[in-house]
Amino acid sequence: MRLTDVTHRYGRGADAVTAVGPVELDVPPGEFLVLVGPSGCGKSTLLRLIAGFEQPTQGTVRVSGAAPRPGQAAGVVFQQPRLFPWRTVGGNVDLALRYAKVPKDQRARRRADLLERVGLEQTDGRRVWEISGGQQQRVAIARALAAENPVFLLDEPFAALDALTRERLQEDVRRVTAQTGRTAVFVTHSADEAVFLGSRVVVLTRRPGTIALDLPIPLPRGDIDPEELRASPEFAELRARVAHEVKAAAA
Ligand SMILES: Nc1ncnc2c1ncn2[C@@H]1O[C@H](COP(=O)(O)OP(=O)(O)OP(=O)(O)O)[C@@H](O)[C@H]1O
Repeated sequence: MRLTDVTHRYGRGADAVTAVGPVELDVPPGEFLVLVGPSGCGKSTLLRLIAGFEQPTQGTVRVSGAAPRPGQAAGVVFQQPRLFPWRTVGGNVDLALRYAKVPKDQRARRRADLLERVGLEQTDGRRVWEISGGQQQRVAIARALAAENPVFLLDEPFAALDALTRERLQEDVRRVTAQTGRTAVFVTHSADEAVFLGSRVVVLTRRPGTIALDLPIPLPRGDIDPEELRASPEFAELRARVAHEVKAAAA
């Protein structure tokens, strides 16, 4: 993923708002990039540019060497799960598989794999309103992974969840991305969440967002005890550094 001299403006003339930029970002395959910054600094705008939902006013965005096309470059998880309420849990995943043109004879197996991956194998036939908010967000994650596109984008997906569910889902996302090797970009306000999830954390300044800090997170990934990681002095040090930078960027 490569963003070259990217600026994005909403509106025109006197009403124009420069949301973000100029930003240069090179994200190698398999990286887990977390964007942190004050409210309104353009984090979601950057994500929408990478998803191809918006075109940059200036500069270029490339995903796997091409301009991103909505629905094809990336699977996206939003703050709200945005599921189809009249469908079952499995039915929501199935729709994503159909949209991704997965052949019919492979869909049942893929659907079972995806639900297992997010810990929902027992809820395939349940209606969306019968499961909790955390479980609904897990369905949204499974759905975003269904297409197997190269990039996984998450825009504050756990902001509306309680602290315990949030921690569990953070662990799931860390594990799932390590297993699939997918490149991820995750937006959050939380330094804690950023350091736990990211292999790299980028802190943005106030609007228009530019890069204030670009920090590699050299914590172990893969099969590690999340509690141990959260309790380690290295984690605490990185979290304090990011929190300090976010505060300075917001000032
Ligand atoms: N469609 C739009 N039209 C006009 N202005 C917009 C539009 N979308 C976003 N903006 C403005 O662009 C700026 C950046 O918005 P964006 O949602 O990208 O920020 P953010 O960092 O994700 O914010 P938050 O953390 O509060 O979600 C904000 O000032 C916002 O008001």
